[in-house]
Amino acid sequence: MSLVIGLTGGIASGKSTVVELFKRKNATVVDADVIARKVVEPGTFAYNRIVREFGTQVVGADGKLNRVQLGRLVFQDETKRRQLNRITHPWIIFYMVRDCVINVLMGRPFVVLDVPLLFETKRLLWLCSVTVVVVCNREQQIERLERRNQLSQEEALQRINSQMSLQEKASMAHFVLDNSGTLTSLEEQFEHLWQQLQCIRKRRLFRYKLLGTSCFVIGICLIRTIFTSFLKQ
Ligand SMILES: CC(C)(COP(=O)(O)OP(=O)(O)OC[C@H]1O[C@@H](n2cnc3c(N)ncnc32)[C@H](O)[C@@H]1O)[C@@H](O)C(=O)NCCC(=O)NCCS
Ligand SMILES: Nc1ncnc2c1ncn2[C@@H]1O[C@H](COP(=O)(O)OP(=O)(O)OP(=O)(O)O)[C@@H](O)[C@H]1O
Repeated sequence: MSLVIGLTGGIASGKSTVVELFKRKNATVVDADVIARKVVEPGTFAYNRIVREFGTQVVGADGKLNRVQLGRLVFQDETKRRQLNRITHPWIIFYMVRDCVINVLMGRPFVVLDVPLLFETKRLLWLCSVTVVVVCNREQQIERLERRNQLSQEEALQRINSQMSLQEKASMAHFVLDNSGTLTSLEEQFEHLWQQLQCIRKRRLFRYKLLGTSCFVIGICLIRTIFTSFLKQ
């Protein structure tokens, strides 16, 4: 039996850092950002539509999408961002559901869906038994984003403001990891979370076993009743 965990947070709040901690525990990770890159590879339906609607200015010399240029366009213009989401999200959702179902059917104990926009789009929430949000304070988020993506403060703020606030996300999640401190502090919180997730999975496993055994016993009793009443006739 699998426990499907929806992992989300803000841009540069620390999701990928938490994903590495999940991987250390041998959890399976399905990453929406990785899928989002695959669905726009040259020749795909989404790629062709993006080039048609946004123009060749978003295509690099190698024929692939120029993500820096496309990012600049969509994070400063909500209409363009919605347009890009309309093209890419149905494909991202399709492959996320597919990969999640495959891993569940393979009996992976913990399947983590790393989805930055889990609460914004809500279209993958139905798959998740548990949701975890990684937050950090705003100043750190800006600083980490500027440093990692080499953005100006204005560009970093545009990206942060294009998403639901971290407070709102935290209020919607089952568990919150606060990544405002050191990596050691994050790891400590993660260990505690991991213990809780293991307990949740064990409880579910027990309930499913109980349900399975009850169904089996009821089935046997039913067959016995039908059989004995048939013999009496
Ligand atoms: C805009 C694009 C080209 C920028 O590419 P880039 O390589 O610079 O960033 P990357 O893809 O690694 O995303 C980094 C982070 O940006 C944020 N982000 C990405 N797309 C969006 C969006 N449409 N709205 C809000 N935030 C977004 C997420 O927090 C994500 O983790 C790219 O993010 C994209 O194609 N976005 C549309 C698909 C999408 O929604 N992806 C998010 C997965 S649900
Ligand atoms: N506790 C921490 N202390 C210092 N730096 C950190 C900490 N946590 C993460 N970082 C750094 O902050 C940056 C953003 O972290 P990370 O890539 O994990 O965020 P993310 O939520 O996955 O971002 P995105 O969704 O935008 O890809 C990275 O460069 C990472 O090394």
